[in-house]
Amino acid sequence: MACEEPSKIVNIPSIVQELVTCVQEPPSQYVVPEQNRPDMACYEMPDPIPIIDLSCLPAPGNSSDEVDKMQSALKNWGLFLAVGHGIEPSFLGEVMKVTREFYKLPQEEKQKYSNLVDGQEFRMEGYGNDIVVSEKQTLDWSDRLYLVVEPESRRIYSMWPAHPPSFRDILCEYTVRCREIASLVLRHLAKMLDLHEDYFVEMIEEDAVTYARFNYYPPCPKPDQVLGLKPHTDATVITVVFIDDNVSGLQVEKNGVWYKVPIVPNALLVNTGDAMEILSNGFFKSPVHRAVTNAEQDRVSLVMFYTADPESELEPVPELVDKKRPARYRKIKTKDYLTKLFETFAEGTLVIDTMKI
Ligand SMILES: O=C(O)CCC(=O)C(=O)O
Ligand SMILES: [Fe+2]
Repeated sequence: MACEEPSKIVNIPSIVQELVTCVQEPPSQYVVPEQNRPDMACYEMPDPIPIIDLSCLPAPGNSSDEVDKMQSALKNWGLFLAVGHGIEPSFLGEVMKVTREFYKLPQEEKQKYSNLVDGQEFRMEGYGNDIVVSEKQTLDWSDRLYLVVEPESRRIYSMWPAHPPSFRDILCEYTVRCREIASLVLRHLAKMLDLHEDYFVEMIEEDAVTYARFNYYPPCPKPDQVLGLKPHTDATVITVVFIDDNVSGLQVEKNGVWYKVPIVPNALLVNTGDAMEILSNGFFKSPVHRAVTNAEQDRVSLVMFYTADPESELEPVPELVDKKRPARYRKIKTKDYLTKLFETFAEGTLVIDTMKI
């Protein structure tokens, strides 16, 4: 998620949106080994579906049913669907619209924001695919646009699409609105751990980096053979995802079983990430999730990744470590963690597993 320096690539992946117009079958590089293929008849999430009404939460630190529900949703799934989050459905509709409009632009227009430098070296920001580090890597059936949105000083506006014309303003506004949600949830999480209310909020402020990722999953003629996004955890303190409100595709793993994340109109998905798992010394887990495709419809999502200051050290919060519960994770610099995650994501392994003591 944070290869700041361009890096050499093994080969240049195709834009899947283009590929799909000229192939009947996914090329072999996209075909997932048999044992890892998505089971199309995936399980529905059992009741209670983790839906939390943020407008019902009391001031952080106070107990209430909704706070209990949030804690148990995070314990059970590592995520929940947030409603009552304060973003008007009409604005969410606009966000979805500009995302789709961007992907409808001619390829030459989208390529203006390519994540390839001189067509050869890969950088994290921009439009394209993941870095290809190995010939053996299975590629994801998706395209994406990755942008740094916070801190404002790190925005590279030349990488922000000029079309549709409202794209930039809408992304700026969405960034502000999403931060309110992330901060509210983080205040509650801190209090659940008996920490100062702003403990985690402060970690995503100032030099901390927020990335926005616009994912685009074209339909796939053989959806049972590919993955839109391979199983992974997010490196983040917290993630807020706007999932397509028409087409499902996101799945979460629990005890070795994959469950479909349901579509709840106007809900935003909130999940804890690896940094939160490490900081909380394992109290909150970073859920393994993936995206599947389908043969009929394309799908989009917009993910806001809240990461700590790249120079900060990531380790279990000292207050959460004692003789009874010693540190369960090794210490690492945030930026080194992000670089590791980027590499392991390409390989299809989980970096969080390498941090456990
Ligand atoms: O497309 C989705 O629903 C999820 C995307 C995701 O997990 C990610 O971009 O990290
Ligand atoms: Fe993710």
